[in-house]
Amino acid sequence: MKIEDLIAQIHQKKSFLCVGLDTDLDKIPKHLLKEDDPIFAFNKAIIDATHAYCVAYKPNIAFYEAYGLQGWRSLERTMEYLNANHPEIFTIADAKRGDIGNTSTRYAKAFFETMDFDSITIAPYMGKDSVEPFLEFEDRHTILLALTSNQGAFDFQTKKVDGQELYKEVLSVSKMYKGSERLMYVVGATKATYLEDIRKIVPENFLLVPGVGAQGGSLQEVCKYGITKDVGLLVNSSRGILYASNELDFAEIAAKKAKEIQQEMEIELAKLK
Ligand SMILES: O=c1ccn([C@@H]2O[C@H](COP(=O)(O)O)[C@@H](O)[C@H]2O)c(=O)[nH]1
Repeated sequence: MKIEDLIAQIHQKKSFLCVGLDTDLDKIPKHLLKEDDPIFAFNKAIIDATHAYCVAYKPNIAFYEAYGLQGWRSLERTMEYLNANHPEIFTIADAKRGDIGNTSTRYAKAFFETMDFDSITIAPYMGKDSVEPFLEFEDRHTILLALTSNQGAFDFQTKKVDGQELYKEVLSVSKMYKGSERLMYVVGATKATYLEDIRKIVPENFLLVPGVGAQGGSLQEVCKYGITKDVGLLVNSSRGILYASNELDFAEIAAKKAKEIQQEMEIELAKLK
């Protein structure tokens, strides 16, 4: 997908919400467990109920890998369903990959070609030759972990290297990579105030911002420090939407939660005018 198409969709839906498809058989409503493919049945119901309020879906690959072959099949069916019925919606494989060059190329083929995702999350630790193979793919996007939402982010990411915090090094060095116009970055909503400095280094790149909802981050704070003239934000919520109810009404309640966030986003978008 081209960035212009993502931006157009954001303005059309008045939303920059990404719904995280972190589908857990221990948490989905019990009545779905009798379906042939409960993970797909749950995802389809969530997509049908929420697609009007969001511009992106982010399956976290761990939730599918955990169920082996059946989990991969459910992920494939989810992607086929999304790309057939909602091709305008941006898809993110939250896979956190990255390896030596030839291996990264296989990861890129797996997620961009075989699974047809628009984007993938990548850990930057192995550096340039582990990231550039992903950047070769036209109209696909590579989302580098910069400053993550968890407490462990302070173990390494905020430590100084050559006089600058490591997450800032990730931002400024990766800007030089070939194909860097296809880079986005992960910044946790729990670290919203850091966005002011982050925007000085990457004033325009899209940021994937997980951590509102279950992790307690504030959408308003994220917008205060991180929004750009082209919005530049995809704010993710997974558990706060998926598991707001685990009764028969789960999809309806998920839609209600997604709509509440969309309405808060509409207020933030109106401030850009
Ligand atoms: O820094 C990061 C990077 C990724 N994540 C992922 O986003 C979702 C958040 O789920 P919630 O249920 O809304 O908390 C999940 O898939 C994480 O693995 C993150 O939280 N922080």
